Amino acid sequence: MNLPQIRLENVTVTVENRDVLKNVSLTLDERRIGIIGANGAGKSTLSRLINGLVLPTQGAVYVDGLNTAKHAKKIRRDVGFVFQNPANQIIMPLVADDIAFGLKNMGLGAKERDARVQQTLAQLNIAHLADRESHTLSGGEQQMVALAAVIAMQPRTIVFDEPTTMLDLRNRLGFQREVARLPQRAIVVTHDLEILEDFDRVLVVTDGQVAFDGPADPAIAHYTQWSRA
Ligand SMILES: Nc1ncnc2c1ncn2[C@@H]1O[C@H](COP(=O)(O)OP(=O)(O)OP(=O)(O)O)[C@@H](O)[C@H]1O
Repeated sequence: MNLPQIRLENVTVTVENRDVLKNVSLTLDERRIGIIGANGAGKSTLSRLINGLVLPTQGAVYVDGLNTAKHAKKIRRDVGFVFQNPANQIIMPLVADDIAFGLKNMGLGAKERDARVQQTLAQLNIAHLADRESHTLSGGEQQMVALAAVIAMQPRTIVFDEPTTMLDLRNRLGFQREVARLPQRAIVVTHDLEILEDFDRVLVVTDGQVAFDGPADPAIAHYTQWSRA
């Protein structure tokens, strides 16, 4: 899969007169990218810039050369976002319909939608949830459904904001296995450092800036040392 380049150029995000991100410049080309750091450091904000959910106050973000401030609709088709709270994402009363919803918006016909829904549910080992009512699912089951809805749309980049917080060990290991297998780029914001094991690159965000940028092991060591200080 040809992965789009993501570029942040001198990005500052100001919220209520406070710089939540400060002059961040990055080029992201790798397939597995982690974002770690303390609570409130700016990780979610950084991840939301990538599909135009948050726009820079200063500077610009480009996905495959397209500015997120100008091409948000097109970029959102190519950059899927899995929210921390799946309730923000699940729309339809039935699980299979929820996964089909995004596919319908993409213009897929009923037959292809059904096939993709079944295929994605099976891939994530949640075929047994297909006919369940979304609101009766446990938090972890909802998180898996939200993940399935994004994977079904086959975007070339998937951004995950703390995807494992509600998952039990089995689903967490399942998540890790799925992310390893995805042909897409995965950008994962997490406090769960173990899932970053095989990642190509990890960004450590501290106080609105990227304090460390490198392979997973030294990045985790940097963050651990910073946290202990
Ligand atoms: N829309 C907003 N309105 C007000 N403050 C905001 C908004 N978005 C972010 N912030 C503030 O910006 C800072 C960074 O938030 P962000 O959610 O990016 O942090 P985070 O690193 O993801 O934290 P956590 O690990 O706790 O999820 C926080 O202080 C947060 O309160």
